[in-house]
Amino acid sequence: MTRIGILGGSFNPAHRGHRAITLAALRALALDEAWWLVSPGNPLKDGAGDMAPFAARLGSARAMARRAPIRATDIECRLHTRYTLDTIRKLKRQYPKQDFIWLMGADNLAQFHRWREWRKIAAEVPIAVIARPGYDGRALAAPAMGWLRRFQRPADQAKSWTTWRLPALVLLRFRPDPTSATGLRAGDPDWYRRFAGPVAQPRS
Ligand SMILES: Nc1ncnc2c1ncn2[C@@H]1O[C@H](COP(=O)(O)OP(=O)(O)OP(=O)(O)O)[C@@H](O)[C@H]1O
Ligand SMILES: O=C(O)c1ccc[n+]([C@@H]2O[C@H](COP(=O)([O-])O)[C@@H](O)[C@H]2O)c1
Repeated sequence: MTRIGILGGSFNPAHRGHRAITLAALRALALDEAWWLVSPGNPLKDGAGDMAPFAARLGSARAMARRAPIRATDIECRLHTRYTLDTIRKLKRQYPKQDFIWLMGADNLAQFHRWREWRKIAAEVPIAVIARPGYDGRALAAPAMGWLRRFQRPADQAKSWTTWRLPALVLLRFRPDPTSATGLRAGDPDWYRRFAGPVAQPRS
């Protein structure tokens, strides 16, 4: 079985924080590869005015993943999924020889209770939450943690994730990286113009 970490995101744009946490997670979880799932549209960010075109976000992710065991993908476009539960279920069916673990930053955990059928997501794959400057307190106090806490596994056993009974959650702490796409957009609102190349567009 191949061990795959999945980082779903808007990647609006991809940045060195994504790369840093993914490289650290590859080591901490003994992953063979990480897949970045560039979202066709985060269901909670519908209508966000500053969401760049999909092709530019995927292009930025491919550039940021270069020369690392990270694959920046348009899988959710090809699977026609937007909700994470649907994506994970289809991925597991389509790739039966892969073990998947879902990666997310602490800011995503703080919102996790708003994701569709989030408890079922936790029943499908183990979840690794990565500390993020400014969000760790909120994440630990997150509504979803009220339920997930009882399924928490020690970080020093993180490499054993393929053997865990689900649900399972592990909190990982790497060198903190303060980079955010929000900060980058504020400094360079036209960033997506640099990625106007011929990258696949999502099918609707
Ligand atoms: N610096 C970071 N430290 C830890 N996790 C991060 C960091 N940057 C992004 N992530 C995580 O990567 C995933 C995808 O993030 P996303 O593409 O939304 O970037 P972002 O910087 O959070 O964007 P935005 O500022 O627009 O919300 C999420 O799980 C997010 O928590
Ligand atoms: O499934 C859901 O209801 C859901 C709600 C909000 C976010 N997500 C997923 O969370 C991941 C992170 O999104 P983002 O925009 O915070 O980078 C991305 O894969 C989204 O599809 C999923």
